[in-house]
This record gives sequence, structure tokens and C-alpha cells, in this order.
Amino acid sequence: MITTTKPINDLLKEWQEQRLLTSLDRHFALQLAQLHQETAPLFTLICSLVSQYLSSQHTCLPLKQIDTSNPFKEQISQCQININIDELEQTLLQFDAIGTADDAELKPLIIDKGNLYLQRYFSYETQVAEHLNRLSFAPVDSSLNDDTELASASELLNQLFPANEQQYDWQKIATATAMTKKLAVITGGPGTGKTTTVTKLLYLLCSRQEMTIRLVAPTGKAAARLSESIKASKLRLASEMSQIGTADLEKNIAKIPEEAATLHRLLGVIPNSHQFRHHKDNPLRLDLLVIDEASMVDLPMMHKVLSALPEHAKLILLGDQDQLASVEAGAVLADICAGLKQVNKKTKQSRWQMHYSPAQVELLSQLTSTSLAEFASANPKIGDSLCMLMHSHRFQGDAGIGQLATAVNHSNLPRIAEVWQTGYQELCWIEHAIANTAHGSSSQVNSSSANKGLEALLVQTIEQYGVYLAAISQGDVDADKIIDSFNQYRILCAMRAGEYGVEGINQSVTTALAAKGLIHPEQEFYAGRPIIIQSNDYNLGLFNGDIGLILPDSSSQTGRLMAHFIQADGSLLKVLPARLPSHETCYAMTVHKSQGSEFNHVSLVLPIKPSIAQQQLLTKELVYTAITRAKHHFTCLGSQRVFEQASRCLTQRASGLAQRLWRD
Ligand SMILES: Nc1ncnc2c1ncn2[C@@H]1O[C@H](COP(=O)(O)OP(=O)(O)OP(=O)(O)O)[C@@H](O)[C@H]1O
Repeated sequence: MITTTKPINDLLKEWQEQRLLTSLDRHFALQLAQLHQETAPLFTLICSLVSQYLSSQHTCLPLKQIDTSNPFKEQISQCQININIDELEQTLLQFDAIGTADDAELKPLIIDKGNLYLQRYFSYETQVAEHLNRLSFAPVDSSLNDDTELASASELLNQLFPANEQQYDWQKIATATAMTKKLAVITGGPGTGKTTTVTKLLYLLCSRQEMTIRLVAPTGKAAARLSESIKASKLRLASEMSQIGTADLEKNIAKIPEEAATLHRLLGVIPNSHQFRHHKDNPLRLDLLVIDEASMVDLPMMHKVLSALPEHAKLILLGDQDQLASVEAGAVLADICAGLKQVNKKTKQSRWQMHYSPAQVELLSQLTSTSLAEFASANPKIGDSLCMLMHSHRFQGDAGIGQLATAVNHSNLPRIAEVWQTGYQELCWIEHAIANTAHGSSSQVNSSSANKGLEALLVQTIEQYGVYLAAISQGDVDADKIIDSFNQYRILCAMRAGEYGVEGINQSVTTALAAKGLIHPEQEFYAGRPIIIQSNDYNLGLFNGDIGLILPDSSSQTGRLMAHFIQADGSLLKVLPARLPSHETCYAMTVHKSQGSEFNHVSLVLPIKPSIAQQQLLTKELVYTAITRAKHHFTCLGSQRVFEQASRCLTQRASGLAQRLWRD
């Protein structure tokens, strides 16, 4: 059934050496073949392919995507599948280890809707779809059937969202959606008011009933930011509502929780185990769960949270569907929103359009005093639970960042060039090569070679990081303040390896700062060294992605060096450097690791000549995520060609979730 130039086991080894496969992919295939005594090379090949897809964050392997003449996309194909792709499914189902969802006996590999899954991922996906559909279709606040209650809820909404010049106030519609549904998914780009909306929603819910509410985010950094945003948003709400003179204002605002935890903490980590304390048989004790930065939640984690949710509870997902998908398999938030995407066949530009059932249109229209008839759909599916915030309130003053983010998000190359050429003062382009081949803008840094581009970035970096390093050398002992100053600036790299990846840039920055006498990196741990944690240490309370600074310990007489971290609740954690779990220097970090964080000034570094494997990682979601981490300034060290190539390339994550939510 397949033709190969060598025995399949030898080919697997070669593909691993060529990095077309990981060692895990190879061993998974070999072990499964051995376990099921399958000697057919096609079986081993397919197992290694499905594992390779999973390693590349796909949930499944769509059989139609297999290139039968060159399944591993080698330069010269050494393997060919001699079956018509349409017949492949039937052929595979003849293997003992491959079955369908209807089989009485559970097989390790499942084919469903033309996709091949590992059994575990198949059950994650089907159960996540089932949970989300069930939550979305469950009736919630029966009091809204009562006209008086409906009118009073509508009046409260009108107070919270006074009329403005926009035809549709999507924040108000999102709040109403969350009042009417057990599941509400509120998405939107940076500064579109997701936190503002959820704060108003929590106020509304708290003023109507007593509830146990928990706020969570996927990482400690994102949880800390959510907590800060909710606090700020509560203050704004208190000031807005005090002008109206609402009864029990202070009491109800005080009921809105401010503390946010990580998802891991919410679910209860059991050391050295993949299981959590809370699950289907020991559900969480809460009435409402709000998950921020939901785009970072992968399929297995979403499955664990949904399983642990008590039957009566409400779930609100907040996030930006256009950001990079989760580090692990799946793109759950993007799949949930997929049915709202409309692509113009001619221009290829996409836009989002809400879909509500006629009953939901009526209810939302009554609650918001706005006619939503144009969004009625005969088959809205999960659409009744969705609301997208379209208007950014953050980027009005700092127009350049918002304009660039939008142009990249729409993969609109002429517009991207136009934005760079406008010369916005908050945008700075540094060309890798000769300066005048770039987007000729006034804010360019002149450079005549690749090294000159890097030099310009290093000059900027010394200036930016010089502030917190100077504070340390002047004997400032306020760790919170120094960490805050360090967090004003960050270099983000698209890649890990290479001169322009995290490793190379960290090295260059270390050398440049040392040459200026700002740091003394003769020892591994020196004052001012930023570190990022690379694995979880539940005993210390440090998690993958946590960032800290090595600083003299203010409580020690000798000023011994300790790693200082700000935790999700805002408190300071000090750890002896020798006790740190695996970590690395963090003047620069990957865009992936920066999700959920924001910095005053972000510098994105793109590679000069990305390899084919690197090109697959350079996507518009990656560039968009990097730009939207910047609050006031965004610099890019790159080449016009690579920036445009990346902005054109969309992330593709194979998954059947969107189909289960929108078509089944
Ligand atoms: N309807 C509104 N009118 C005016 N300003 C608003 C409105 N909604 C939000 N803002 C302002 O926009 C800013 C961002 O709001 P918010 O933090 O709620 O957005 P977000 O979508 O949660 O942002 P992030 O992407 O940081 O999570 C805040 O300063 C807020 O006061």
C-alpha cells in the first residue's frame, strides 16, 4: 500500500534526523505498531503522521490533507501512499487499532468526519463541544420571562450603558447576552472594553442575587493583569454610577471580586500528577466562572475546566480570537468564533457578523432597547452565546499601534505599508539591511547593514533597560518598583534559536549592557538579571512563564542576591537562585510567552532569512499578538519582505471543534 526507498523504520529515523519528526512521534508510531502487532508500513507511517500533527498543535490529522505522493513534504520524496485519498479512510479502518466513534470497543485511533484522532483528543474534542453546546442552549435566568423583571433589568442596563452615537453598543449587547445565557463568550481586540463589560455585568448580577464568582486566567501574569484591570474598572464604574445616584452602589460594587487566580490554582494542582483536585466528581464550588485570555487555553485544559464546572454554574470566556492560539493543541476560542467569520470571496477580506436566533434577537432587543433584527439567523447554533466587541477605546490616542494591528489582522499589505510610511511617532521601523529599502518613514533608524540594524536595537535597549539597572546600582531597594520599571520594555522574538532568536538576542543584549557597565555578568546570577521560568515548581509556587529579577535582598544585611517575582495576587516572592527550577535570561522572550502581558514599549525581532520550518511559525497572529502587547511604542527590527510574508500567513490548526459547534 506504500512504496518507500527504504524500510519504514529507517525512514522514520531519517525524518527525525531531518527534524520532520520528533523522537516522540517516531517512538509513538513504533510502539503502537508493536503493541498491535501491525507490520504494515502504512500503519506506522500514519501513526507517525498523526503524532507529528499533534506535536504541531493540531488536534487531529485531516486525511484529505495528506499528500499521498510526499506525506512528509521531503525535498525528494522517499515515500508514496498508493491509495486514492478517498479510499484511505476505508483502508485505515481495516487496521485493528483504528476505529470509529460507533465502535463498541474503544480503539487507540479514531476516524471521525474525515479526521484521524488519538482517542484521547477525540474525547476531549467531543466532550468540549458537548459541554459548550449544553451550556449555550440551557435556559438561564427564568426571571427574565417576567415582564416587570425584564423591564427592570433593561433599565439597569440603560443606566450602565448610557446611549452613545454608535448604532449598536456591543458592550451592552454582550452584557445582555451574558445575562440571558449560561455560556457567554465576549471577544474583541485590545482595549475594546472586555474588562469594562465584564465588570458591569458582575455588578448587574451581584445587584440581583448573591453569587460565588471566581476570576481566572491561564498564566500568573495574565491573572495579575486581570486583577489590576478589574480594580481600575470598578473605580471607573463607581465614579460613573455615583453621578446617577444608584441605591446600594458601594455595597454592590464591593461584591465584585478583584482577586484573580490561575486556572491551575482554581482546579487544584496535585504535585507530580496530571490530574487536578477538581473534576467531574468533585466540581468547583462556584456559581460563575470568568476566564480571561481564553485564546491561551488549549483543548485538554478547556476539557478539564468544563468537566469541573458544577451543573448550575455560568461560564464567561473573555479573549481576543485573533491572537496566537494556545501553545498546546487546539485553537478553542478561534473555533468557537469560527461560525461568525464571513469572507468576501472577491477581496478575501474577512469580517465578523453575529448570528442570533429569532428568540434571542427578541430578548436582547428588549433588554438593550436596540433592534437587533439584522442579526437574526435561522440556524444560529452557539451564536446565541457570542458577542464580539468591535471598537477599540485604547488606541485612539496611540493611533499608529491600533492602525498597524488592524492592518496586520486583516493581512492588508498595502495598508500595512501605508501605516509604516505615515511616520506615526509611536511606531519605529529598524531595517535589518540597508535603511532606504524599507518602508521609508520619518521614524526610521538609519542602518546600512544587518549588524547596524541590531546595533540600533541595542542602543534602544540600553536606553530602556538602563532605567531599572541604574536604579539597582544606585541602591534602590524597592523591588516592586524596580520590577515595574523593568516591565516597561520588552524585546519579543519570533523564534527561539539563531542570532535573531531569543537565545541570540539575549546574548547580544547581555554583552551590550555589560560593555556599558550596567550589569556584571561574570557570575551566573548577577544583580539585574531577568529570568523566565521554564517549568512548574508547585512547592515554590513558580510556574512556566513566570518572570523575575535577580536583586539584592533588602531584608538581608549582606544584600545577598535573590530571585524576586511578583505573584498573581500582587505579593512579592523571593527565591534563592540555587533553588530556581529551570530558567533562562529574559531580556528577550518569545511572542508566545508574552501572551497575557503588556508593556509600555515592545520591540519585535524578526529573522533575516527564515528557514521553511521558521516560515510556518511566522504568522499574522504572531505579528498581531506582538504589536498588541505594546501600550505606547512598537519597534520592529526586520525586513519588509519577512514582515509582509508573516502578515499574509494565517495559522491553520486542524480541529473538528468548529464543525461540531457550528454544523452538526
Ligand atoms: N464604552 C467605553 N467608552 C469609553 N471608554 C471605554 C469604554 N469601554 C472601555 N473604555 C476604556 O478603554 C480602556 C480599555 O478598556 P478595557 O480594559 O475594559 O478593555 P479590554 O478589552 O479588557 O482590554 P485588554 O485588551 O487590555 O484586556 C479603558 O481605559 C476603559 O476605560
